[in-house]
Amino acid sequence: MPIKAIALDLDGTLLDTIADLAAAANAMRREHSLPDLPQARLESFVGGGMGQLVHRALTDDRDGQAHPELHEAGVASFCRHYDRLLAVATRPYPGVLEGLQAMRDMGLPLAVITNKPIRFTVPVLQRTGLADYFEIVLGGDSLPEKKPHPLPLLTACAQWGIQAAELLMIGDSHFDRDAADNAGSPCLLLRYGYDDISGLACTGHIDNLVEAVDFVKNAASFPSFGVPNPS
Ligand SMILES: O=C(O)COP(=O)(O)O
Ligand SMILES: [Mg+2]
Repeated sequence: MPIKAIALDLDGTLLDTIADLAAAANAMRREHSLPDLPQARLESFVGGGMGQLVHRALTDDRDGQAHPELHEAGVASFCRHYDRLLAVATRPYPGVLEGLQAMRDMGLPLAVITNKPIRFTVPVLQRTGLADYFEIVLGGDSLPEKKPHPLPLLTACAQWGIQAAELLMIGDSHFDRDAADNAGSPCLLLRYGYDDISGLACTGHIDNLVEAVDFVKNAASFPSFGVPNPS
């Protein structure tokens, strides 16, 4: 099945956002008289959207649930800090600009499908120079459901009038793989992102976005999605 459009994840895929996310999360913790957490610890908390990040950052526990009032105050604090910090150290990963340009040169329409709230997604794309590449930008709160639910991918497919199997999802986490799986789309996972995806079956594991372009060119010869990647 040829690929007719591409959906890309944001944090850990297009942009290395962790330093600024960690700075905002630690600023929030300090307001609650909690000590800073190491960036690597906070990195393992990213992927499920801001609400989950705030729960995890406040409790220092991947499965932690902060008290609702504490969580509400934490979200307000995180937003205040991340609004001002979101483009301090955030940069596109190596290969992102080349990869996006090659995809555009192939005439493929591109979407950002992220669990990051849309209030951060649009400014961070603008301030890193990526905004103009994308026809569709869906944040974690743009629709009633976010990844791993298939709704964002299916919404992009409907807008473009294509089948889910013709949309390639590129991400860095099990949220991306599961959203693609639930939609019926192929999925490539980047090894450099924030989730440990080494054992996660997907259409293919890649080291940078330029490698994804080769996949698109050869898509017809790749095994169908759901077959564990042999590499
Ligand atoms: O905001 C998050 O937790 C993750 O965002 P992402 O979906 O772009 O990785
Ligand atoms: Mg991600």
